[in-house]
Amino acid sequence: MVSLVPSIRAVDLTKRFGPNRAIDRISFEVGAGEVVGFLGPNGAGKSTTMRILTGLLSASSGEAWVAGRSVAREPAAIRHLIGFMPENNPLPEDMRVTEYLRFRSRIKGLSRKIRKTRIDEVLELCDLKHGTERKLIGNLSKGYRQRVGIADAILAEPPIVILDEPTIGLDPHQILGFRQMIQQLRGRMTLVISSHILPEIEKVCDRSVILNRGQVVAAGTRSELREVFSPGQTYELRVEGSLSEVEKRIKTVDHSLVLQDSYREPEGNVRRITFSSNCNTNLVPRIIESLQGPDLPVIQEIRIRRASLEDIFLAATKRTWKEGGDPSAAPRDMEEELSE
Ligand SMILES: Nc1ncnc2c1ncn2[C@@H]1O[C@H](COP(=O)(O)OP(=O)(O)OP(=O)(O)O)[C@@H](O)[C@H]1O
Repeated sequence: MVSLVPSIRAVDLTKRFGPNRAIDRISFEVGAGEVVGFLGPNGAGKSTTMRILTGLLSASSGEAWVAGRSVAREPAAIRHLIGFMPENNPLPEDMRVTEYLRFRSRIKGLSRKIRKTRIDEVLELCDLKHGTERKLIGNLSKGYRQRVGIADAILAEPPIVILDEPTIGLDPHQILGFRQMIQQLRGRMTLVISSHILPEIEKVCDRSVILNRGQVVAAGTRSELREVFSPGQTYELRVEGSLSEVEKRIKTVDHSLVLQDSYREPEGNVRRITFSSNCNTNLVPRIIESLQGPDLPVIQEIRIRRASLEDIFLAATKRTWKEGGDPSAAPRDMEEELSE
């Protein structure tokens, strides 16, 4: 049965470090069983929020509840409800994988009776069997170390698991493995995952919460976020012929169609052209019709491109910097990206 109590509820959480606010009155909820992406540029406040939720850091004001229990008032209960993998999770290099998990299971208070079964289960789930379980952690690749960190986080079968940057430094094969592992965990627990690798979050998460400069700037499913941050449609065409002619004909379809991008493919005489429109109607048939006739550019391909989580992320974070009116506070790398 799905619990009606949210797994996580944060209301007006604020954390001050001296005069600076790492997070400023942030509020959000994560429903039971959801897989939620926690996103934001560097310094947005993701780790600070995660550390408050897990009881490692106290909030300056505001309150958080985990499965209905107050994080500030019931810290002991929270420890049993949440499994946490921090960013740059430090692991003992000189311990073997199983040895480490045995040690962690004792600290987490798992009874002697279930320890072995549970360790076997997490080794299986995190693909740490077939010899890896006997290796020294110091000899494991980054991807396998991340798996050990996740195995530790889920070891005591907590109903909620928070993973801070679990895909950082992983190669594409390891990222694929991570995605498969999350699919295995789906349905067994609530998962909150922070990451900079937005296509990954897009593939594994039901919803996203986007933070920027310590505030929640967006929260919802991809289609909900798309409605707010990327309304209308984007059309991608592959066309043989003159760009100005394509633009001229397309303008007759709908005045809101605006040229976004155009480049010639390296081989052949085909140009890729992107138009956006704030009109929600599907204009594909009319665009095709407008380019029918002798001596007109020939459409090789046309498709509607849905805004990706990355498009939404950029729109959501860019918007707040504009509204905030203090671009100097934006992290340098994002500032450069956005000024392009
Ligand atoms: N212990 C601390 N003392 C002082 N300032 C801190 C401390 N921890 C975090 N901050 C500041 O709070 C802000 C938010 O940091 P936080 O690590 O939560 O962001 P983040 O979104 O997790 O960033 P990243 O993606 O780079 O890990 C930053 O400006 C950071 O410098």
